[in-house]
Order: sequence, then structure tokens, then C-alpha cells
Amino acid sequence: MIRTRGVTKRFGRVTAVDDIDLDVQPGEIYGFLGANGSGKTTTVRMLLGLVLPTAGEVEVLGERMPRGGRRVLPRVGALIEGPAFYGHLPGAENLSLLDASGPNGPRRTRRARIAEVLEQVGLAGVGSRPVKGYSLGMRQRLGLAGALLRRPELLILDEPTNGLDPQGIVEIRDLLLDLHRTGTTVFLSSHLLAEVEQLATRVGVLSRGRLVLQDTFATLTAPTGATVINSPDPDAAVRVLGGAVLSRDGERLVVHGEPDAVNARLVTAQVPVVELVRQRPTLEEVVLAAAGPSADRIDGSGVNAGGPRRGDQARRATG
Ligand SMILES: Nc1ncnc2c1ncn2[C@@H]1O[C@H](COP(=O)(O)OP(=O)(O)OP(=O)(O)O)[C@@H](O)[C@H]1O
Repeated sequence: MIRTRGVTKRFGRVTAVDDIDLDVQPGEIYGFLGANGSGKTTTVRMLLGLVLPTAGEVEVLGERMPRGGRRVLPRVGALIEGPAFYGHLPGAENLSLLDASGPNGPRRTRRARIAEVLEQVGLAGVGSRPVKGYSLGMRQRLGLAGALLRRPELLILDEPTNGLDPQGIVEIRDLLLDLHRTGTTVFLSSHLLAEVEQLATRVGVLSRGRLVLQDTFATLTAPTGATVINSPDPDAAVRVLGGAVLSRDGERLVVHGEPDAVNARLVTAQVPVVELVRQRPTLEEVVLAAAGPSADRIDGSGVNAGGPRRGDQARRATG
């Protein structure tokens, strides 16, 4: 769906994007993670042909950009920083103008198309109100509605939950998961680890313009080969497991080996255990390891989480 090779963008002496190779496969939710100023927006603009790379190649839906824009852009829905609307016109009328300006479908089905996307983004009740009375979050959702009008194969979203309250973040997340389930590929930039962690099937991390990490979520957070146990009698557990204990923090031990083998040794020795799981790195740990100190500026998992983690590992694409 998206492929870049050696893409670089310089603004004078500033290298905003530095030699990046992005790969986004059909059916993925690609989380493009980076701190503010790391080059996400510049990359998104190059994908859409709005900015020319200084060097390198951009392909979207199999066509070179910006050359293929006329054929590619009608199949892509995009939302970049603060979508612009006519404030004195209602949301629905703004969408009507947008719909009329693009090849989204026949005129006679316009009203139905607009009603459907307003419903999808949770603005059905306020579509008739002038946009100047909308909150930032409502404008963001209206922008997303505009991106959905053409039922895109690929959605490219730059910080889509910016300005949304926690409830709005959850709604957008659910909407993106629904779209993904019905076959839409989503490319989403964010500076929020939690957002990417809860949505992405593949993750790319941008740090000072460089792509320092790109892999499937499943691979990045794959089991380490160690087991985490929690025992009310950690001293007994240490006696039994000996050199296999990699670290200890109170009643929590990290032990070399798979859970079944570790469990068997503890059961045989009758050591009580209240928890025993495979150790997996968190996305935060993986990002910190790849991006180094600059990852500090990516907001950690606790921030803006907007509720419990949705979805299970099984639903994630691993390919
Ligand atoms: N038109 C421009 N002219 C000069 N410098 C620019 C221009 N656009 C972006 N930059 C610079 O390029 C770098 C990357 O900016 P970019 O907006 O792509 O980052 P970002 O990751 O999207 O950040 P944010 O989340 O704050 O938008 C920054 O140093 C920025 O100041």
C-alpha cells in the first residue's frame, strides 16, 4: 500500500526526514510513532504528493508519487493537521462541498453518503450545526468523516486524536478498528505510545528524521524466552530455581526458561505461585531501546490511554 525508498526531505539546513524506507502492507494498521518535530507530518505530506522529497522514491497503491496522484488520491482518505472548514456552514454542508469537489460517488447518493459518515464518526446529531461552534475534537471527527466519504482503501491520518478528550479517543479508536476489520488499511502517525500500542499491527518509529525501527507489533513484543513469576515465598522459589533466576524484585522473579518447565520445577518443590507468565517486552521498552534518549519525547503508555486495551493479540495481523 505504501513503499518508500531512501526518502529524504531537507528544508535548507534542516534534514526533516532522513533516508527512510517505509513498508505498509494491505490490511495493516501501521502506527508511525515519533516525538514532535521528528518528521512525521513531512513524511505524510510526501506520501500524499503535497511535498516533493529532496531524494528517494515514494510509492502509494503501487504508483509513484506525486506522478500517480490523479489515480491514487481518489482511493486514499487523508487527514492532516487541523482540517479546514467553512465555519459559518453546518458540518453536513461542508461535507457536501467536499463531496462535490471530488470523485466520491454519484450526486443522488450524496446525502446518504454524508449521513453515513457523520454517523460513523459520531456527529450524526450535530451535522446541521455551524462548524464554528464545534470543539477541536468535533472538527477532527468532521475531518475524518471527510476522509471516509470516498470509502478509501487506504486511510492516511496525521495525529488523528489530537485535541480529543478520552471518550473521543476511544470512539476514534473503535472506528479505526471497525474500518480495519472491513478491509481498510490505516497509516496513522502519532506521538502517543498508547495509541499505537492499542491499534497498530505494524510499528515504525521515527527519531530525528530517521526510521529507527519497523516491524510487526507481534514480532516487537514477542516472548523473550524468560518467564515472570510471582510467589508469596520468593526465597523458596530462588532456592529451587537457582541460577535460572535472572532478576528479582520483591515477590516478582524473572526466570530463564519457558513457563511449563519453570512451573514443573516449582510444583515439584511445592513452592506457592500466584502468577506465572511468558515475559514480553512492552512497546515502550522496545521504542526506548531503538530511539534512545530522544524517545523520551514520545508520550509514554500511561498518557492519554483512554481506557483499557482493546482487542487481543489474535486479531493482530502478524504477516
Ligand atoms: N516548511 C518547512 N520549512 C522549514 N522547516 C520545516 C518545514 N516543515 C517542517 N520543518 C522542520 O522539519 C522538522 C520535522 O517537522 P515535522 O512537522 O515533519 O515533524 P512532526 O514529527 O510532524 O512534528 P509535529 O508532531 O510537531 O507536527 C522540524 O524540525 C520542522 O521544524
